[in-house]
Amino acid sequence: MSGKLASEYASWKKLQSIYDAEHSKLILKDLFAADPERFNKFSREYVSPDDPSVTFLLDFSKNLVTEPILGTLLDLVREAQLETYRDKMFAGEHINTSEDRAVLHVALRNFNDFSISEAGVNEVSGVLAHMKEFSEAVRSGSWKGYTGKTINTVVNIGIGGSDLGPVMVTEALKPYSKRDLTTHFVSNIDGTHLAETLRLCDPETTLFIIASKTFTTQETITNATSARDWFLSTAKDKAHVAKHFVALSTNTKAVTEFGISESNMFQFWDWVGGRYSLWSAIGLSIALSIGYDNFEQLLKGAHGMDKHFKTAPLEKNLPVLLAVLGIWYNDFYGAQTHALLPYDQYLHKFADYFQQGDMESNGKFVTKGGERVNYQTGPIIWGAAGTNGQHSFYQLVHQGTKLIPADFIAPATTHNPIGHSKHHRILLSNFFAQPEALAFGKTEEEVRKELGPNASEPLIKSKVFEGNRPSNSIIFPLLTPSTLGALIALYEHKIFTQGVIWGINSFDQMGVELGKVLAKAILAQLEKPEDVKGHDSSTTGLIHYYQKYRKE
Ligand SMILES: O=P(O)(O)OC[C@H]1O[C@@H](O)[C@H](O)[C@@H](O)[C@@H]1O
Repeated sequence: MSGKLASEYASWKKLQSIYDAEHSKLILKDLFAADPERFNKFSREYVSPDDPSVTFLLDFSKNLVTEPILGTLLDLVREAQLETYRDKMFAGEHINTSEDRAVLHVALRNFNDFSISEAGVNEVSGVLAHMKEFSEAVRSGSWKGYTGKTINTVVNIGIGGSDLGPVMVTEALKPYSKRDLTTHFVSNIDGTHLAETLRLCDPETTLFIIASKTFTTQETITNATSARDWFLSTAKDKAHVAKHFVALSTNTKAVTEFGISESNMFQFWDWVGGRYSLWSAIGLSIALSIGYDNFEQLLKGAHGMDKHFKTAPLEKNLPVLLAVLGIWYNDFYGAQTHALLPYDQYLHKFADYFQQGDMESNGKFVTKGGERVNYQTGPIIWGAAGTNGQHSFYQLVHQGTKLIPADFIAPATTHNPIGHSKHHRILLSNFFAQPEALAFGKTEEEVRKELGPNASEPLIKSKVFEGNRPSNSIIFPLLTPSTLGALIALYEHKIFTQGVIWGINSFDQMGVELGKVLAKAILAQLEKPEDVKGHDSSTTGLIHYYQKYRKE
């Protein structure tokens, strides 16, 4: 982000020549055989500077790197002035240049360690106190619905960053949840999402959280309006809305116009990006589900990782290490995607969450200086909870023609030790086996030996695993709120580091606008065929087909 394209850095050029000269010789089997210390050299244990119980191991030894390659990747980080830009972020400088905004999700989980001067930062603790008071009132039953009944259902209505973080975290921390307070999330404008959720709700005992930074998002406002209509069709009196609707937003005017009073609004600020907002008032559904104290543990866990990112030397800095390994595959090996593979059912939304977190942040072809990049930026993020993926897409990961770097993530201990943790041992045996199989494969010679002399040549070939497929493994003691906080912040800072190297603005999202504008124009034309104007023949044809068959 020093104003240069990443490809102009001397270290980038050096990495290209290393790749050209050496990549065919970078064979994991050989690298491990040549160095018994490889695991020790290429793994790091994270221990939170604030709480030694928040810890995990990152093993990146199964990557196609050597010490000199890693050194050159870290030179790239230095050349891109990561530390300078990191410090600018933590200081509240307006590093989101296109929107002239600070980027301060770190201020939402700052327990007085960083001094940040930006309007609103001194209001964070007040909003947290409001969230604590409100979540405790609802959870204890002292907050009553309009007929005097206790709230037993929460419906968060929001989309994108106002949905994915709360969904992912409430799922991940279910063991800490209040089981008699059900949480639902409605995001899609498809009426089915709201209708199927409302079928599960009783207006007398349901609390709606309208979560929208801007409070103008079409999906959220439409869903919120329909939810309010549904509520009022039973409750009748608009005054009852106050007991059943709260808002999380930066837009007080729009919230009050919607009919939610300021006292039922939880504020945040323009320096909180949507995809970095679960730490803000947007996390209210999390606090309601797991309790405020656990929500605070989540924030503290992230804060510990913030301190690590801010102070650890580059070669020990975990977000930096993940970032440069990603760049090595994305920009030199030509890998298109990166898989997130948690071996923990509770983390089944982790990849969905980081699809937005990563792809909306780094899916950009223009640098901050307005130049078109001549290299790849953000990878396609995808994944699913293990072991389900093994029975569907792992075939391609093992034997397909594409290189798919992957992160395997697992807890050593399960929250559900059924059968004396029999399930968990089987799960973890897969967590250990998959990266091993990917890295070391199975040679033709081994297959021949296994199948014996009568095996056909095509069968032998089809059973060969070439191996040499890279992965990271992250293992931690137990999925707790603070460990999850640290893990999320780990990936947030990884994304930040990559964005700095690529020279892009990771904090705007201009690419989502065009579709919204076109949809608005089309919405106004859907009634009559003669209104459909200004489109290509394909779009016109599709709309005409819809008009022919629609019922209402
Ligand atoms: O919270 P809001 O304002 O309703 O926005 C929701 C989402 O809206 C999308 O358009 C943005 O791309 C996301 O970044 C954002 O999270």
